[in-house]
Amino acid sequence: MNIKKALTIAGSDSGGGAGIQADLKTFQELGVFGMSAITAITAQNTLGVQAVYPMGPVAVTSQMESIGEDIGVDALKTGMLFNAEIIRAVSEKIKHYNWIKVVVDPVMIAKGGASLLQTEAISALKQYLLPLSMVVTPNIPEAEVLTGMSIKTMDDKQEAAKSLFDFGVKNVVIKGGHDEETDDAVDILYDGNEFYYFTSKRILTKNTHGTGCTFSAAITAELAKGSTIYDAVTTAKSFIQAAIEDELAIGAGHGPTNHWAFNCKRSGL
Ligand SMILES: Nc1ncnc2c1ncn2[C@@H]1O[C@H](COP(=O)(O)OP(=O)(O)O)[C@@H](O)[C@H]1O
Ligand SMILES: Cc1ncc(COP(=O)(O)O)c(N)n1
Repeated sequence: MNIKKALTIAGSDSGGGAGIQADLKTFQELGVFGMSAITAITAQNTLGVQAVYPMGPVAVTSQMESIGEDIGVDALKTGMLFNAEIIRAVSEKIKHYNWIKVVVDPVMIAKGGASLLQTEAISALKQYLLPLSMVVTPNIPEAEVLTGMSIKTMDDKQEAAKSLFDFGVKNVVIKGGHDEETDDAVDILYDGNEFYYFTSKRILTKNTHGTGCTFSAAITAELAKGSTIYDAVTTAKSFIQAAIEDELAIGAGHGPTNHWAFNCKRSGL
């Protein structure tokens, strides 16, 4: 069996709903072989982040080397990178291995408000990592921080996408999960030429822990299998919609999404 291989470079979420855990569950559900390079360990549950223990940059790159020297990578994503040293080291390794299918989820703040990226690391993200990315997937607050723009309307989203494209990103997806006053959750994709819109009905739920991680992991899995960007985002949008719809009421706070739901729905279960 010629299985495709996907790598996540991200933080561990002990609660299992976001980070490395969400990414590996998504990779598995979408039929790719999942691997990880852990950037930080978080003590986390549905109520929030209780502690963050970052790894040193060499600990992160040595995980990437172990994978690069032996197994290889068809596509990778980055999630929580925490500080500028890790961003710089990860960017250098991606360049070294000439890994092309790179999805950057610029994780900054957990749903409960904890910081997952130091403020001084934002310029490193723009300078070193965005130019290496095939796709970047900010939510609205992240796109605002990266561009310095205030994003309220669809026109603002388009302007922000163009501005992110100018950092050297090949495709920009601005996610609409935080657009809470709209009935639909609309994600937009900009490839430097055209805008594409991915629309689904907004689900009223507090159980959205890990939606961004799961969405970017699904894009990564589909790119690893050879999909176009448009098809990868289409599948990721269906995957996350099914996962939010079929919510898991786990814990007392913001619960996780259901990573089985997409395949259950596809097989009529
Ligand atoms: N309540 C919701 N109903 C339907 N889709 C949602 C909802 N919340 C988020 N999404 C979708 O989940 C994905 C992640 O979006 P978002 O929540 O904005 O990211 P993040 O987790 O990074 O903040 C996007 O495809 C978005 O449209
Ligand atoms: C380790 C880790 N990485 C990322 C997130 C962001 O989660 P979300 O996808 O809900 O924004 C998180 N809470 N924890």
